[in-house]
Amino acid sequence: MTDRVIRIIGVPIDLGADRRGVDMGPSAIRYAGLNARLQRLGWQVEDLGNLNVPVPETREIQDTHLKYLPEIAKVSAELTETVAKALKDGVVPLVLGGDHSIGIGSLAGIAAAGKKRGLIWFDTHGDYNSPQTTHSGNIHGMPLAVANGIGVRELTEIGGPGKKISEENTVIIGARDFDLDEREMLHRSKITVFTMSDIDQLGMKEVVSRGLEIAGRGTEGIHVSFDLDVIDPSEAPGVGTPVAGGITYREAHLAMELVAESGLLLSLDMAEVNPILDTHNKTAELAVGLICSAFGKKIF
Ligand SMILES: NC(=[NH2+])NCCC[C@H](N)C(=O)O
Ligand SMILES: [Mn+2]
Ligand SMILES: [Mn+2]
Repeated sequence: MTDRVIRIIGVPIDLGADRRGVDMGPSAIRYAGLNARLQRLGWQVEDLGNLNVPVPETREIQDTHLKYLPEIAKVSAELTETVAKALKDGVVPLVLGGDHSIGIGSLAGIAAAGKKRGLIWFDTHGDYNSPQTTHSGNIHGMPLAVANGIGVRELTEIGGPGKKISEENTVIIGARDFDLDEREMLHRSKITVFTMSDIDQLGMKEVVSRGLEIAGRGTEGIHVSFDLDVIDPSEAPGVGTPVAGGITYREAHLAMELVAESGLLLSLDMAEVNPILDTHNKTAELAVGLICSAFGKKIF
């Protein structure tokens, strides 16, 4: 595995969320020892540093249904190019958020590189809102919908027209909090949703195995987009939108270990770490642990 390269792309953005602070996520994750720990696993690490992201203090909200749209569109376009280039260079992009609007650029970049890959979206939320269904106007509640062609063209056409995901190969795991119309739209889509209730009933192993089968079917591999708020707030307090009843520490690791074992993982996002709300960088540490599990770390 020594010849394999992970390219780290930091996206210090919090324009997509109401709570400030996730812009410090990339720092907190690096501070938790990301690069050295990946190297110890035998990976070569290329850290590109962070993309340039404006801070909200220098901007004004123009549309309350799509807060900071021009700024997020610009960052997403840059991320799209950066991810597409990484894939063309044959390295593995690891995108550090930042709020989950980073999913827009990651998925557009994958599509722009001409890759047909499945997607597993670990999240409490569906992130499947449109400007019409959103209650918050926060774009981090929309990236999966955008990738599926729903929303304004400023976002859906980043990296080219058309859908950036194949619905049949898209799976959400760990969901427990939808907005009403968002839930309706997801029901009407061909996206597979495994809720917390499914995890309770089937167990994480079965859910992830089924998820990998669905996401991997007929594709070159999968992208995993991991929102730390999928984990129970007792283990991951440093997230912007915590919701009770999440997956456990071990369930999260098991999921990543199964992803690694499948050999399907081609790119990864780690989103929504909020150091301001964290205790002693616990959530960022967990994020690094999960990244390592996803990239092959075994207990024994
Ligand atoms: N990536 C996230 N944490 N998204 C939270 C979204 C919450 C809510 N559904 C909204 O649209 O605002
Ligand atoms: Mn999310
Ligand atoms: Mn979430």
